[in-house]
Amino acid sequence: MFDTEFLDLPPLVEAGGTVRLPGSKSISNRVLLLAALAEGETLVQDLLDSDDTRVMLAALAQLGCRVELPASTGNTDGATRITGLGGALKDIRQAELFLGNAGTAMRPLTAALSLLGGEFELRGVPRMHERPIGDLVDALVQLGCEIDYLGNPGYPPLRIHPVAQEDLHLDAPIRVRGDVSSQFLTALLLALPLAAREQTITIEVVGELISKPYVEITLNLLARFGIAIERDGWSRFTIPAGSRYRSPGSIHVEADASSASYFIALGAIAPAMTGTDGIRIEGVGGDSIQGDIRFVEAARAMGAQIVSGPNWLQIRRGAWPLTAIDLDANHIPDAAMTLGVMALYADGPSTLRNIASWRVKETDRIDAMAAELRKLGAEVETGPDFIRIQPLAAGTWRAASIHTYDDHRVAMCFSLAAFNPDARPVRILDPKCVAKTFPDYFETLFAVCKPATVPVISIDGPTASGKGTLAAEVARQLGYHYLDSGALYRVTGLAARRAGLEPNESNETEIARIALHLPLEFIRGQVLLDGEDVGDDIRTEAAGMDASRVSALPAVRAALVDLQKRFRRLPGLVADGRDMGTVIFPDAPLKVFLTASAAHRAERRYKQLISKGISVTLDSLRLDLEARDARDMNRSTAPLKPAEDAKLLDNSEQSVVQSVDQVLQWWHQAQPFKSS
Ligand SMILES: Nc1ncnc2c1ncn2[C@@H]1O[C@H](COP(=O)(O)OP(=O)(O)O)[C@@H](O)[C@H]1O
Ligand SMILES: Nc1ccn([C@H]2C[C@H](O)[C@@H](COP(=O)(O)OP(=O)(O)O)O2)c(=O)n1
Repeated sequence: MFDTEFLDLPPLVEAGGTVRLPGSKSISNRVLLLAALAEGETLVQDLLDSDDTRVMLAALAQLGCRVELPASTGNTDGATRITGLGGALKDIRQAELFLGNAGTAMRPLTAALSLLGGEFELRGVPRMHERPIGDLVDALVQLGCEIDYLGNPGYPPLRIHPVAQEDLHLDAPIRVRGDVSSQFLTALLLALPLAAREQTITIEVVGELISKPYVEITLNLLARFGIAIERDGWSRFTIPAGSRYRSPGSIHVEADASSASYFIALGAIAPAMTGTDGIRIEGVGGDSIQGDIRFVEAARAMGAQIVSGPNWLQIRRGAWPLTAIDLDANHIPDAAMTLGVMALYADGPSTLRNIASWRVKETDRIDAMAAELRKLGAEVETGPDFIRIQPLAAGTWRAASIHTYDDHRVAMCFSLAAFNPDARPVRILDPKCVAKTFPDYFETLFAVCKPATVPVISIDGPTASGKGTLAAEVARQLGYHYLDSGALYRVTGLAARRAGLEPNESNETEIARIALHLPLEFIRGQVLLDGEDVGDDIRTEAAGMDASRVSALPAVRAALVDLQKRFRRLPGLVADGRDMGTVIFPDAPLKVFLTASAAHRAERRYKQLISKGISVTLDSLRLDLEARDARDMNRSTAPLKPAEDAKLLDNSEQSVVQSVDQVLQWWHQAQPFKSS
């Protein structure tokens, strides 16, 4: 996951390959609640691991359910094990639950806890306290439940007081509004079987029910847990007397169909990468129980070529430009946001109608989409329940810094703007908001996208000038990969020594052969040579000197070129060494040549080594360092020197923070982003 302040997507040109998507959020949280209410154990396969499921799991554990995560079950299939309450509270009768911004936890838990007869407080993040829940509370209060608003009436936080089952009024139909959010009806459907042991309960929906497919998921999953709800159209639902939650033993969570929408759109927008048949999605297919699977129809209407099987979808670009649509998107409210970005690539204005529910989601999504689409240059018109988007012609796209409103879907759908024909980069602010449903969204996207070019920042300079420190921090702040090219020469020097080879010209061919097949891995800050952590061995001054010697051998340098270039991956790279800007990445858009006086460098290295408990003298270090500078600068192949277009930075009198800020400032100045 990228937890950086922003993530810059360079212009993307093609896409292809297979993606496996995380489990559906809607299915995951419903299954968790049902498993918690059922008797006995439920094994949940492919549960989504995200912010919203974590708050649900934490709440269930607080209520006394046994929750065993995949790591603790030791299950190789990665299942989560829930031991339920069997329809009644056990020892815990009081709790204060924090539910983040998870509507799929807040609503059904409000209903279930109101019927379970304990004293509970339910809270969330500030945005959760702006998301309406009054219609659900009204329905529960009609029934005899006791619920107080702790902040604004109609919104969380809430306090639920215990009520005895016999005091509930279950004879008259329970009326609930269906035209604001179907989650209220879902909450009642999931929870009311708790009160239907002795008597049949009827729910009547007031107003036209929206988002019916989500209610279908609810009914489908209730059936899996032994509760057969009868429905009369979409206005009357009956829970038969004697209903009891029964664990199905094991249940599989389909991949999230809303998450699939970004990759379906990707296949529709991007030309297929050479050697691929477009995008293949695994984990969800045309027969999915999720309503958002009908995004497939909308994408087809816009021109995508889609074939599907039981658990897969295959998408290729068809019509181009895409065909504009005018769609009642009430049945796919979440996935329809993706259509909003696809509309930029269409042959005319597209209109998405009947989407008033967008206004009460993670943010007001109609306003948010309009504001961000306009930043890209689009003309957008909005109303209480619609949005109309004009496409963007080539030559009119702007590089925009996309505000994401703590809304995962805004972040994900705007990534698709990176395929614009004007090769403008797209900046996504607060990219970690995708953690709500798809923590590895950007990594998954990058794995199937081909960029026009991957940006590189090269940082070259003499030993102990602070290249590694600077490069690693710049990479961290930008979310870029980091190449410590010196480590490759250091490992080569070490491997040569271990093979009994003096690092000199007479062994050049042999050492180059070793370099070409280095069994080297960088894993979480560790440098592994043939699986062994050699981090400490390569950092000694002797290893630095050996590295300097092997690096003067042209055949060794040639052998390491491809390996270094392979580090250039999305979303970008910061590379430090001696020839990053001159030889390996000559097209790097920012090249820095970092220096500091020999005295400062010797002093820094001295402190660094002493702090590691390595005993050295300042004088010997300075001599070593000057000898290494001389060799690195005077060798015939790729000598240490600034690239012609490098920016020179002497950090003798600068702190690490100042050097980092300087490089980031150069980087930002070169970017085309205007407002944020
Ligand atoms: N601007 C700076 N001011 C003071 N010390 C620095 C600065 N940059 C780096 N250092 C310190 O100098 C030492 C050598 O830095 P390092 O990044 O290993 O250099 P290089 O990769 O160029 O050999 C480290 O202990 C580091 O913390
Ligand atoms: N791109 C590079 C990186 C390092 N080298 C050589 C030259 C250096 O003296 C050694 C060790 O590099 P490294 O960057 O790890 O050394 P310092 O940390 O700067 O002391 O490798 C090189 O020739 N080209």
